[in-house]
Amino acid sequence: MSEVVIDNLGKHYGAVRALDDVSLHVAEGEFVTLLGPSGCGKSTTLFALAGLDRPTEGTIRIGDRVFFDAAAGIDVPAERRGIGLVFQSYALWPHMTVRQNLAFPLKLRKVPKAEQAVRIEEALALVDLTGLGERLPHELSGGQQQRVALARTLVFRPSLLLLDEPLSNLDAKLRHKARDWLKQLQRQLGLTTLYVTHDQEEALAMSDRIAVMQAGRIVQLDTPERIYRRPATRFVADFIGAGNFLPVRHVGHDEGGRMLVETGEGVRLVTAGTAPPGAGADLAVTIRPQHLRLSAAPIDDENRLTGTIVDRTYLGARHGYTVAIGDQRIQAESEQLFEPGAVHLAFRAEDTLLLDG
Ligand SMILES: Nc1ncnc2c1ncn2[C@@H]1O[C@H](COP(=O)(O)OP(=O)(O)OP(=O)(O)O)[C@@H](O)[C@H]1O
Repeated sequence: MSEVVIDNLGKHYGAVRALDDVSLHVAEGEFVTLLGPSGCGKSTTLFALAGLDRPTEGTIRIGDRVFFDAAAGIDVPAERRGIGLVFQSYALWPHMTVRQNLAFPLKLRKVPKAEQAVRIEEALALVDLTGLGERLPHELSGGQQQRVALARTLVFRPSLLLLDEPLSNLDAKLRHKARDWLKQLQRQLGLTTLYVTHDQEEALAMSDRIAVMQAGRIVQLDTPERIYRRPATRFVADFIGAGNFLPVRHVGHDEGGRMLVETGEGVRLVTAGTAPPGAGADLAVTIRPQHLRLSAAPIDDENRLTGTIVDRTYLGARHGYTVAIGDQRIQAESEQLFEPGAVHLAFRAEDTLLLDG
């Protein structure tokens, strides 16, 4: 039983609200990522779960055990929570071999010697380090050290795995490999996992659900696909890399009931979806750079804009363009090479999203 139920968690440091009414339910075996910019409260949430930081308000339950309840004065100490926490810094004991590092948490838990040996071999096999048990940490690569850190947590069979930016010390290529490997291992073990990152690509690739945090609050909790395609707010859209925000005004609907908006230059556009609840007439249309089609000649499409290419970047398979439309600058991408100057742009209504302006 390792479902995680966090309700109305709050933490303040004087006037700073590090956590503000955070509620999050994670199903058994689920992989949930806390995603957000520096200082939004990701680590504070993990530390509260691990029992390393005492929240000011709220409750934390894992399975049928209440670990924290501010009102009832319940606060189970970290060592009795059975939660595995892996940090960005590996924090291995430098003078101990890999095997001794792994034995440490088992000794603390008074696991008999014979069983320790079995569990250590098991954990080393899980992280593909069989045969390296006698090495010292400095005799291992960064990626291998990170896997030892993970094995040291898996060895005591935690009910919940907490990972705080565990891959951020690895170089880009290794990071990619480690991310696939880690996700596979998590699935294989069926471990309920909370993962912290500020890397949106990592979050999209690994998670069953993502909780986007802003200033101590969860602002959207959704599947990676919905976070990417239907960000709830401009902050989420911006953070997930939605690209362009074009200010528009709502002017009506077409015969099909789709929303009609108008740019500052008076160009009418058809958009998909609806404006967010409570939004006024001032809205923003978001369009990803790869969804804009560029052409030297006018394009026959329901959504057309004209602009001026003011900058070009070589992206490998594609070119990136900065296009001035009135006093707005937007980003576009194309396989085709265009010279600076006038350009026509088109996009499909279904590739747009309306957000509060
Ligand atoms: N001991 C402390 N005293 C005062 N403020 C603190 C303390 N610890 C954290 N904070 C504040 O609480 C907020 C949340 O911090 P937290 O470490 O959870 O952010 P984070 O999202 O994990 O950021 P990062 O990605 O940089 O690690 C921040 O505004 C931070 O400055």
